[in-house]
Amino acid sequence: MANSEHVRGALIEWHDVNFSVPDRSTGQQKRILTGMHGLAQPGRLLVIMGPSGAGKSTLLDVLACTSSSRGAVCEGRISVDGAPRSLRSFRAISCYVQQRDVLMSSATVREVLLTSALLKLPRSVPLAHKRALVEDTLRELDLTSCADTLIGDETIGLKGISGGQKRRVSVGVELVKDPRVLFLDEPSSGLDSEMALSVATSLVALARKGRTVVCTIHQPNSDITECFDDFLLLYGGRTVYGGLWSGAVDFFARNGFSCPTFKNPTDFFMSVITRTEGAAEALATAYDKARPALQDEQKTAAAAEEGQRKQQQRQQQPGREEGEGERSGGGRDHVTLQMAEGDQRGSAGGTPGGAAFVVVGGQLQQQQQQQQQQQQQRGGVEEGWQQRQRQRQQQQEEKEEEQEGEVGGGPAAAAAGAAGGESVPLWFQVYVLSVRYWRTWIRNPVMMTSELVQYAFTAVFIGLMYCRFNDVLGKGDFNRVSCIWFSFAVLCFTPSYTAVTNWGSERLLLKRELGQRLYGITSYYLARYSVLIPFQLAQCLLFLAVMYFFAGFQASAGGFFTFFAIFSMFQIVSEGIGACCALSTRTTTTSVVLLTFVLLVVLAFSGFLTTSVPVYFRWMQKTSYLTYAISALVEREFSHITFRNEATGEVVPGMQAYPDTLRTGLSYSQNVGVLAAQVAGMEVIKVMLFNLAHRLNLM
Ligand SMILES: Nc1ncnc2c1ncn2[C@@H]1O[C@H](COP(=O)(O)OP(=O)(O)OP(=O)(O)O)[C@@H](O)[C@H]1O
Repeated sequence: MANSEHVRGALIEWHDVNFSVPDRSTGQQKRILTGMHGLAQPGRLLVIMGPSGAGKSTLLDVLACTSSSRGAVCEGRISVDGAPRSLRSFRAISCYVQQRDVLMSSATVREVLLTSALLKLPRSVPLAHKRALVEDTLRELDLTSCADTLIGDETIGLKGISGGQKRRVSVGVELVKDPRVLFLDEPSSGLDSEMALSVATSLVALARKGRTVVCTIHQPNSDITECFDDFLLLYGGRTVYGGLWSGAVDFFARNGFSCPTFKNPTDFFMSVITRTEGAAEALATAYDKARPALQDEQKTAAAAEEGQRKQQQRQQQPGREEGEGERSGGGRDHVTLQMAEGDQRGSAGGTPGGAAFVVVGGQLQQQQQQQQQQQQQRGGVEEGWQQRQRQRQQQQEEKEEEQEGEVGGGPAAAAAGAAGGESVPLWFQVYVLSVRYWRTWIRNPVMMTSELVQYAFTAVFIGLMYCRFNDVLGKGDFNRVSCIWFSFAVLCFTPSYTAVTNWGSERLLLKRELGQRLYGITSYYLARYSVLIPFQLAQCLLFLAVMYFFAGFQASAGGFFTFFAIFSMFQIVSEGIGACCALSTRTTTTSVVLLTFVLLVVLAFSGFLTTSVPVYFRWMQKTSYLTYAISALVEREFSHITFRNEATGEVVPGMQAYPDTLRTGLSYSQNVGVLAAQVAGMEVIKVMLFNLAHRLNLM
């Protein structure tokens, strides 16, 4: 990347914005933001501050279009580059960095950024350019030194990068899309002062490239405040001050609150508005009056900086035309990734239009400039027409937006969202996500090692416990049935609890990525299970290879592979039960409680713990997958062996010892058929629950 290249940020202005949510206790709307005005400018860092509950995150969500509160009502006007904000277009040029770092802990920094680039940028951008983008982002955020270090997670024993680096990686994940606008919620929270300063410095650097950067901050130290350009102070959902950071102390002084020398102004502002009675209201009223002048100052400062930048650019590259080095949406090397105007006519004059990234060379850029000049010459009549077109386009996009919300992150929505218009094909999403899963499974010691060890140990334990069955009637048959039941219990608990645990660590990442429409549920499902199922089969094979021969089941390939097929199907359903419990609850603790109950019910109706099932529980027995699995396996084993009556010496066919309590009333192949149908049914239920959990915000 040519580091001198400038990104065209966006001027965001909001006027008289009110935001309210339904209040559960009263049933009325509860006002959270009242009469908000403000602006965020290209090339500048706007910091939103205020005490807890002031409405900082809510305002950020409203500006970034990320608010997901049900029944929320937002009023007022928000414009981008002078035109009403269109949700879809705006999302395509902006990004939102959450307060919490939600990253794949088993990937390296470079891998995380590359995965993000692969999912966010269209397929038409060559891989080499995506890699170049990643390298540029690493440099831009000063992450080159830790590029090949794992993100890490202490809770699972994976050592990784520092908290400040993690925060910058979270920014980098969004930056690979080269957004014009960046929103960050509390980027310095939880970091020590040095790390917080490193993050703030990175944000200023990103803003100086031309981007519009808006972030909330709780209570910064004085080093960090030196990074502020513009400043918005909130209290109780109202603006107490909005303007240049450098003008804030003066504003407070003019209104009777002089900041003592050597005091951190942010500490002073916070103490005034929270501790001095009536101060916040008085300042908010004073701000309302002074607002036009304060905003003019902001605009003048931004224009002066922009002028300086252009002059510097001219001095550095005298032969270069003004604006030639600019990127609207960013670019790297000789490629310019530019936000394609959804409707060129409708979005002329600097308006951010439609939502697709396209690769354009200098020639196309020139053509676009010429087109814009011609359009400007056409004058006022067309301007009115353009306004109407823009409105129509916006309405259309909002309608599509609503529809997308309804289908809830399906592949179509994901494809449209990825890169803001040009689709990343489903197969490619599945491929990228599968690679990520493989890495996760291979590198994650909890997932990989602990499960394998658990399967190996339990197999040895069961094998030793039933070591070499005998053929004595009443003993050999009982031990065989017990051993099969015990093995099913292992294959019942292990995959289901692992599913719950894994879901706990995945849910936030999935929520973030589905929310950003990087991919849809279908891609996630296909990728997850294309990796998980081979792992499950391998685990099952390991378990069976030890247990089957150790215990002494019928020594034949047919017997072994029948056991393998039935155990595998059983294990897949068990994993599905775990996933369903996780998907139907909000926390891992609740999932574990629910899962334990479900599994106990399954075990209770296995035909092994009771001789007669009460009529009101029969339906549970009929739907329990263990019932069919155990019946099928016991039948497979007993139909191929004989037992010896110790008292009489008589040899009896194995099926004579088949316990009545295991009979389902179905033949062997019917039992296997029902189990196979349950595997298929479970997959359908899982996909439905994934969709439902996403729609109901249960993730
Ligand atoms: N969906 C919602 N339903 C009910 N109340 C809400 C909702 N969202 C926000 N609020 C309330 O609005 C107020 C502002 O919340 P917000 O999270 O924006 O504050 P904040 O300034 O970011 O606080 P903090 O610094 O503690 O994160 C709080 O009192 C909060 O409880």
